[in-house]
Amino acid sequence: MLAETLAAIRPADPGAIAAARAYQDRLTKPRGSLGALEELAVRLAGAAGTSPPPMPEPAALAIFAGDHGVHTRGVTPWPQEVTVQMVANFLAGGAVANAFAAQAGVPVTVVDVGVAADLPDAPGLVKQKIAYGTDDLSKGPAMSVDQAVRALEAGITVARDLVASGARCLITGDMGIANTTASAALIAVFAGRDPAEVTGRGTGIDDATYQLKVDVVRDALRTNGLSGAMTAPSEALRALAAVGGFEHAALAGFILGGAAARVPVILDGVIAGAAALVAAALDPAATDHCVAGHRSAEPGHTVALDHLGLHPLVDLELRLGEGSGGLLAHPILCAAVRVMHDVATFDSAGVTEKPV
Ligand SMILES: O=C(O)c1ccc[n+]([C@@H]2O[C@H](COP(=O)([O-])O)[C@@H](O)[C@H]2O)c1
Ligand SMILES: Cc1cc2nc[nH]c2cc1C
Repeated sequence: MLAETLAAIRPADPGAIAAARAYQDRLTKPRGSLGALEELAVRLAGAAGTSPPPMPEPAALAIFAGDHGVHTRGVTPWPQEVTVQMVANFLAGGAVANAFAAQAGVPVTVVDVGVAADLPDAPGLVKQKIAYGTDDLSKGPAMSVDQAVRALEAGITVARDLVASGARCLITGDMGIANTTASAALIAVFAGRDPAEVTGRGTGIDDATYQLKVDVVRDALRTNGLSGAMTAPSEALRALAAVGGFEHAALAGFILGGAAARVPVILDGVIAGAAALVAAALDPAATDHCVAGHRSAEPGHTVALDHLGLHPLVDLELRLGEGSGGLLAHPILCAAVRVMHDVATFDSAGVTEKPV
């Protein structure tokens, strides 16, 4: 399924990009006056292969949840059981993601790809558990390559199912206590950066814990024999298995699945950024279908977005995850595309253009 999905991904269409850019200039507004929204609409046209691009609605949020063996190293102040407790909170509608999703009119799906407990069946819960949490990435591979592929395929399946039910925009969400450590390790590997440059304070840690966290990321890279920027697809799978989480792998699959369906994928924060680096290493064209919803406060997120060449739409110092930043960005995507559907041209409205 992974190979089939990768084979289906098409890069942005230069003809649609050129047509969208030319059309932007005919709309009744000074050229360039919508700033980054114009480029956003042009990118979406390229990704869809048609200008104007289709409206990116309805959207759907998928929150991928997993636990992390590296939790035992003390990289986060939160107990591991908060992951499963927050999954219950998402399903009950009580989390920030639910509030933002209600505001944006976006349905929420929660996917268990690796939480360390069994969950009862519930509406909105998709059970795709690969294992009860990863192994400690600082002691050896977090998971096997086979598990990484199965988690990727779980993400592809969720993307396919949401698109089959009518979603025309996918939003990434994540939940996993300790997952900013795995994110930092992935970003260090895929962007070829030193762990100190890409490790952040996650949910909030003191200076001593921060130092420990950087050392844990360093241990992870050394123990797993990872260094330099990984780009070849076979290396990418090994690196993902070595230092990723099940939610990172599933999110990478979700991105690839959206890209294959030519449906835009709004990336949330640092966990999605790390997953997008994995997806890009498997197929660089996947990035053409991604929009950076926001810039997280985690330093590794900025590194990941720079490496991907993506510009965040919202910059509010959020560091929550769950898809919160992606949800805030969705109305911005809709507005950018609606301009291309609704706004009159100088010709049609009889508005005089500025002399050249
Ligand atoms: O989205 C982000 O950029 C982000 C930044 C910091 C923390 N988080 C969330 O907080 C959890 C991980 O934080 P930590 O400190 O336990 O590694 C996990 O559930 C993430 O969704 C998310
Ligand atoms: C309470 C809480 C909510 C979260 N949502 C995403 N990550 C989280 C981490 C914690 C600790």
